[in-house]
Amino acid sequence: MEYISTRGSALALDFEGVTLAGLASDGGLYLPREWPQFSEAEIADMAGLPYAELAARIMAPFVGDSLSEEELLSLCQQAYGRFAHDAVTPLVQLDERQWLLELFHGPTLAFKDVALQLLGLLFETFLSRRKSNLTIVGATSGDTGSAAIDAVAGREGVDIFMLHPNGRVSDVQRRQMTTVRAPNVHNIAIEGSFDDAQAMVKRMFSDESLTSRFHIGAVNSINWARLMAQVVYYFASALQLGAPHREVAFSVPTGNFGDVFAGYVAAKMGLPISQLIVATNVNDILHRALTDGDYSAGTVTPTAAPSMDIQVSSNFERLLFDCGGRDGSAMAEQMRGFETTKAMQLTNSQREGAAQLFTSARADADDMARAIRWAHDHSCQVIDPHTAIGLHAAQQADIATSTPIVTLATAHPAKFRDAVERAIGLRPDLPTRVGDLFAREEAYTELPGEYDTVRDFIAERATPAN
Ligand SMILES: Cc1ncc(COP(=O)(O)O)c(C=O)c1O
Ligand SMILES: N[C@@H](CCOP(=O)(O)O)C(=O)O
Repeated sequence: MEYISTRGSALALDFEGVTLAGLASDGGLYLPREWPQFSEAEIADMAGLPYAELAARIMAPFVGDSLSEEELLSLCQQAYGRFAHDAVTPLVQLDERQWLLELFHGPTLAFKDVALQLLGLLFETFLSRRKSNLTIVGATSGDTGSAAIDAVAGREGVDIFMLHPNGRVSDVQRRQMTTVRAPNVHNIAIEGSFDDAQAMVKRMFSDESLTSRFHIGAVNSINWARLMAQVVYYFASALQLGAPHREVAFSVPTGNFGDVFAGYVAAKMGLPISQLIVATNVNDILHRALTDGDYSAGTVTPTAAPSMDIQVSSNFERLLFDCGGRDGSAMAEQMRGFETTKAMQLTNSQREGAAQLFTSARADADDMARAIRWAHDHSCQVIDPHTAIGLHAAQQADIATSTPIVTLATAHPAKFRDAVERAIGLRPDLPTRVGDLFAREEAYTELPGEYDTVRDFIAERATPAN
């Protein structure tokens, strides 16, 4: 399998290459040159497989020759062996047609664990082959940070520098990052928003003062391997609901457009998905883009669903590239314009292509609280604010009544205890697997939102490539 950049001028790479590269050298994002496809019979044959086996089967075409079948299966078994539920991503029924796909049974209680537990192992495997060190730079609005840190803390050959927006993540989220004491883990709280942190991280991939000394790597969903692993739970849940013989719709709480893009990939591979509902909070750039083609980033408004407080959604570029005819130079020009003005208009082919599968909805604070209450009162489920935004969108959707709608439950409610308590008067307990989170000492460095300061901080502490 060969991977190409959305901006057309970076070298094509194999799976090992894209996993270690993160972002393409031309600033674009890597995608498979073509989508692997499963026939209806092949999909039917996957029903009932244990999660790790299903994962290995779905990911094999993307991995190509970079790992043997046995190596891939063994990594999947190790990664998913750490989940607290045998099904890894269990489905829960809410009513006749609404379902929740619980993605928070990993070590750090959010969907990020599903991909990052595997990515940590992939890094270890590929780096030991190359005898090289990797300097991971990441940006988090709360969940990627802890999942990535858990996946690489203490691992040989990897340093991780994780930027979070100071004061804009929940206490549980911050502590899950800052109480991990390992010499290769560096937490940085920057002044500004997640978007500011993400822009700095992307800039580091083309900063020669860093790239000439360090091998810079990514754990955000700009890294293709993240999305690949997220494709699997779309298959796992749809198979349980009757796929490939029945269509399924998904409602996805969305920020960086990674999780919902993984659904798009599943559809491209042959999974019968009738609709992907992009659910946003009031930071609604994606809802506006999908509704009237206006992709313009305003300032970020802090909300009770902080992980979705994002106005520049990296993976949207992957969709626009794929729907717009895969023209790398046109994409590069469109993105250059957006990077300068923070606004762009989708082309007709991008709009029409996206409209074939995507719809969208926006939830404000009242909508979110109402959905938390509905799930609790109607189905005895305690859901987190991000999941609630997805559920609100699912309840608004215009979809045939015979089609089940699966809302991705992206985080454990205990990560956002204050918001849940405000909605239903009940404070969810942290599961025992996160241990004595509030008794542990925190360590992090506060830095201004200035690129040079953050870059120099990293350069002084990172380990050179070899
Ligand atoms: C709990 C939660 N829900 C939803 C999202 C949005 O997912 P994505 O950025 O892949 O669109 C995030 C952040 O990524 C998250 O942490
Ligand atoms: N919501 C994320 C933001 C980063 O998204 P990613 O999926 O690109 O890593 C977070 O919680 O950190």
